[in-house]
Amino acid sequence: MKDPQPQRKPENCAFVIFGVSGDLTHRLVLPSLYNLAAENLLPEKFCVVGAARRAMSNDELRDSLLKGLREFATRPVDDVVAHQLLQCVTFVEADSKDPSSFETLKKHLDALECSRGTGGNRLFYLATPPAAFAPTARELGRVGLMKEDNGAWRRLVIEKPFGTDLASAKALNAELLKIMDEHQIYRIDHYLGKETVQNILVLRFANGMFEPIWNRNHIDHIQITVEERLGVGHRGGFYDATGALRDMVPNHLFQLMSLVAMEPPTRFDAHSVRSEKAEVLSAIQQPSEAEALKSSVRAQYLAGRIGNADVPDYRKVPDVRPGSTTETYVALKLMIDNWRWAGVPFYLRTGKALAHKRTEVAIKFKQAPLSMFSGTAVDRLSQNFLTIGIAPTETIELQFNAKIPGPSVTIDGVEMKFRYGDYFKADPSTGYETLIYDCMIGDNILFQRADGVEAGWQAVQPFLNAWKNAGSNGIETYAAGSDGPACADDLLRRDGRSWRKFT
Ligand SMILES: NC(=O)C1=CN([C@@H]2O[C@H](COP(=O)(O)OP(=O)(O)OC[C@H]3O[C@@H](n4cnc5c(N)ncnc54)[C@H](OP(=O)(O)O)[C@@H]3O)[C@@H](O)[C@H]2O)C=CC1
Ligand SMILES: O=C1O[C@H](COP(=O)(O)O)[C@@H](O)[C@H](O)[C@H]1O
Repeated sequence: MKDPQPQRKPENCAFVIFGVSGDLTHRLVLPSLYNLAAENLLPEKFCVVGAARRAMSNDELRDSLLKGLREFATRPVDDVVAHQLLQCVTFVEADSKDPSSFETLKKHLDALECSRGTGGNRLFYLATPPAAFAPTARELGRVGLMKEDNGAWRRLVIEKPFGTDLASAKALNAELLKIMDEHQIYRIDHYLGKETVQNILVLRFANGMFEPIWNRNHIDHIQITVEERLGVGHRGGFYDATGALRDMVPNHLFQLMSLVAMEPPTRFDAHSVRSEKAEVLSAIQQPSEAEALKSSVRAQYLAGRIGNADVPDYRKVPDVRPGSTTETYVALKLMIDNWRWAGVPFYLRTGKALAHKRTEVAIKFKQAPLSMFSGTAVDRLSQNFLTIGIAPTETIELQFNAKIPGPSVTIDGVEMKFRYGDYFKADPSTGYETLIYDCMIGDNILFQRADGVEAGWQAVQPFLNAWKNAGSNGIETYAAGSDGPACADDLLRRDGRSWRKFT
């Protein structure tokens, strides 16, 4: 087992969280700050300012955050570390509809920075509903809080969803870029905080053996799967207006797809990596309406059983509209119009309330020519998949064929499996630590750039349009706790292929 490399401390700064009373702050942001504190990776001088519309005292906020930390921390909570962190937290009331509250926030920050000596560096984290992203940014701009001067930096972290379609994503980018520079914007996608996702770049570009075969000459097709056992839970209102495609594909699945499909960047820096990612997403073929309908599947879960729990129909989730036709499962076949990937389908699927939790990228290599073994018992060779497992376990697995010991030549599919946990020692994390840390040190390689976000929406827009124009009748269904709708299997069967089974 190997320990992770030591990291440097970020510069002193103030960390402002809008939406401090919300779920994201309690479940992920604060536990991540706690993990950074436990690893001595917060700035020497640091303060957290929590903002929300509903007033509360500093102590009320600290109590609520501590409760959240006890519930959601990924490791045992050390009272001393937690206390030190919470003593850095203060509350301020802020509402973008009340301009004076942003003047108050500014004064609060100025005073705090003097007393704590944190200097003028400020990170603003928008953990609010998306409707508040632009109004909050506008207010920050209006009172001068995004202005970088005297060497101090000002950064804005913006949560997902970044828009609901191409037009709204473009409008939000345009709005933000009127207020600040691109280098100040950190569009977060928590998939980029996952170690195995970051490792896709290392696997491809730090090893000489994969790149020569990473193309249409050797790869038959690629499958990207994000299956969840969880249903929609308490997020019925948000989810019903969003659906599986918008919730997962232009962001998380496209992060995986772009890392797997991008050209090698000339340098390992934010500009080169993000340019190549945006480039490959913009090369995704735009299907006609008829093609989009043929190469997509949308389905909704019906009642079923997951483990020991009975799961009701999606339509019975609180805040879901009666008769809703929102998809809880989507599968797409996408083609990339470039030299490397011409003719290689990328099959993507994601859904809720399925039998397994599984996130993986499976690269299927072309079959060996069968002539040597044809007519014998071994003429059906097993498939050669290279699989990058992201959840539930972090793995890299290669399936290949081997001879079964014995006098006759019989062949079986076997696998070599590398498990991260067996080799590297790392404390359990939320995945947000890396992203928050990177933002504090000013490294935006793991954040999305405006063109990347827009390229993602552009690629899914033909499907959204086709579905809308086709009307919302006739959504396919699947039972909760199953492997998904049968029509998702047909999508590949038509091409003579099949999804990789859960192992
Ligand atoms: N929860 C999660 O696991 C994830 C959440 N996200 C994203 O994070 C963001 C926050 O989600 P979540 O914490 O779940 O949401 P919650 O509804 O739990 O919390 C929202 C927070 O924002 C404040 N708020 C609500 N409306 C406004 C407004 N108009 N202006 C300013 N503040 C407002 C609320 O406090 P008050 O009403 O007092 O102002 C509250 O503190 C969303 O954009 C979501 O999509 C992304 C990934 C995962
Ligand atoms: O952003 C989201 O992601 C989660 C899935 O994240 P994972 O890390 O557990 O794979 C998903 O459940 C949620 O609907 C979506 O908004």
